[in-house]
Amino acid sequence: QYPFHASQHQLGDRPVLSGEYVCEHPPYKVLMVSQSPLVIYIQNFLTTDERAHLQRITKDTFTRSGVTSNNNHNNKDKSSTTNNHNSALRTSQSTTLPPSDPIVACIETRALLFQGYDTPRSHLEPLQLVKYAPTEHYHFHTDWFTSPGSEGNNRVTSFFAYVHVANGTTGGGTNFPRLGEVPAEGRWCDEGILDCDAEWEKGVTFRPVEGNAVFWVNLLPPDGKGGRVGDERTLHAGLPVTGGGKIGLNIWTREGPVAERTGL
Ligand SMILES: O=C(O)CCC(=O)C(=O)O
Ligand SMILES: [Fe+2]
Repeated sequence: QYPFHASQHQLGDRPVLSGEYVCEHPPYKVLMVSQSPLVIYIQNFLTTDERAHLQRITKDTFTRSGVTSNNNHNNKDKSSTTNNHNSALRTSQSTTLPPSDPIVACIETRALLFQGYDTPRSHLEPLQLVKYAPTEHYHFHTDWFTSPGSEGNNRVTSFFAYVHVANGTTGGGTNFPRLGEVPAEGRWCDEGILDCDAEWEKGVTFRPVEGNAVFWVNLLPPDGKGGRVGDERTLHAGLPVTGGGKIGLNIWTREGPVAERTGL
């Protein structure tokens, strides 16, 4: 019933007084897809109430998605997430979630804990929702930058969670063309996690399933010489939605503090 128990539940005709929202993490299930690059599939990462809440607080706030200028050497950390090139590469609509919202903060905490105890909240970019109508897509890209604005400020990890998938949606999978075959792939297909239709045979395609998420590590392990470089094998795309619609959630963790959050 959480997180809306306060308003929904009545004790007799007396409203429940303790209206405080309590951040609880659902018992999600993890399945390893690939060890290298590390890719993990997470079932029930977002609860039904959380998904409804995210949609409610972002209603009418979506604007045309931006694309990071990946190869711009002057690309300051700040601009890398805030510049909004309109691009045929990414035809969706996006919006940023307020970190001050307690439910958003709870999802952030979950994403931080998933990665161990050493990732500070300041390394998270503000969470982003992305919405696709039919024909909309995000062409093949990596989430890491070829020239991050400052050393140590690349995107180490990504979560892409499915917040809403309209009934009868077709297309809209998340495709990783360079991932090898998943062991026991047939079972993943049967369980509705992977789309194994011939059309998207290349690599691995996750079907959009509400509440579930894909997590991966964007950067190669440290080489002892300082900076970490991007892993080309994490190339991926949001395939065109061909019917229905999808809303996804990006959670990006940087190597260092994020300007938008720290005001630096
Ligand atoms: O829509 C998808 O399935 C993937 C979106 C994505 O990769 C992104 O927003 O960076
Ligand atoms: Fe991406």
